[in-house]
Amino acid sequence: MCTCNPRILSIQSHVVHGYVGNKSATFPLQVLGFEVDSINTVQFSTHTAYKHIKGNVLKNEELDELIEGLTLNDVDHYTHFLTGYSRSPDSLMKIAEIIQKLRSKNPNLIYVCDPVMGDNGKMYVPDEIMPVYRDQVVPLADVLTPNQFEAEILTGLKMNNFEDALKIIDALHDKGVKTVVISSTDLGGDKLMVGIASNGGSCYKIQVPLVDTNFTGTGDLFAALFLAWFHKTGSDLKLTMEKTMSTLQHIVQDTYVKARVVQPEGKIPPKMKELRLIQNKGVIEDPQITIMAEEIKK
Ligand SMILES: Nc1ncnc2c1ncn2[C@@H]1O[C@H](COP(=O)(O)OP(=O)(O)O)[C@@H](O)[C@H]1O
Ligand SMILES: Cc1ncc(COP(=O)(O)O)c(CN)c1O
Repeated sequence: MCTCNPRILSIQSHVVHGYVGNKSATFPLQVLGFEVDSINTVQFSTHTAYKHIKGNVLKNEELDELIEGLTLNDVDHYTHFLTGYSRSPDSLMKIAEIIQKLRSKNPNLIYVCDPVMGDNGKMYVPDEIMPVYRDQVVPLADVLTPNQFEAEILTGLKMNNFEDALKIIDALHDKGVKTVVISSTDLGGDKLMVGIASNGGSCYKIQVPLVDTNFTGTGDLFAALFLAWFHKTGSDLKLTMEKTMSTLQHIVQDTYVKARVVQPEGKIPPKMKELRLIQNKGVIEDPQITIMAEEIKK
């Protein structure tokens, strides 16, 4: 039996200070009306762009134990499963097992996989993670939200233009993914960030002005918002991209402007650009669409 209200199991990182992983996803999902059960793959003091990273990684036996507790109490009925930052191939294989288990309880479970591995040509998890995503986890995903770098390494293809992007998207559909969403690409040059989403039938691109700094936690926020709006709009891909991107733009711009008040010039340190989620609760709840998605004709 499946619960009627949306209920998510989210397996991602936890940071004591700041907003990545579950810290970036849970609050927006709750604000949008979702019950969120969260398992933390790591507990770090901060995300990994800070100078000092302290904390620990959840062991496989501990993950098993938590899932066992949910099963024994018969509270492992979910409408959605969301995964992000995982550090070890073993834990990722466990995630593949968990999906099958959850699907045996709810065959209609929607699995949203953010294959967090790296960005801008650099891995920030061990290299051995990639083949496990490619061969075992991605084929189980209903929705996949890689960035450009992650989409490239999962398919072994390079994205130099929109034609390449469509080939990469098709290669990911061929692995069994119903909805492929590339959260960010550099196809818009140095002024625009471009997101692309495809459900196999229609494909949309959405372009947003590039804010002149790197944010962390935005990919996790993107996956959570996409999940929420895809559910709320009855899988309307265009509207989901517009709601997701409009929310993100508001939050990154507000975060940037506030950081620049404190530091008008030069590189902004990580602690000054933690995403301003709580301050933008109203925007998360009811985002005004400021950016439109355009259909890409194949
Ligand atoms: N520098 C930026 N300027 C404008 N938007 C950004 C910027 N960084 C992130 N975003 C927003 O966050 C979303 C997720 O992008 P990104 O953080 O690059 O994903 P990932 O973490 O998966 O690499 C983008 O679609 C965009 O809306
Ligand atoms: C602990 C942790 N969790 C998650 C992420 C992913 O962040 P993003 O949403 O920017 O991809 C990072 C980024 N390095 C991280 O350090």
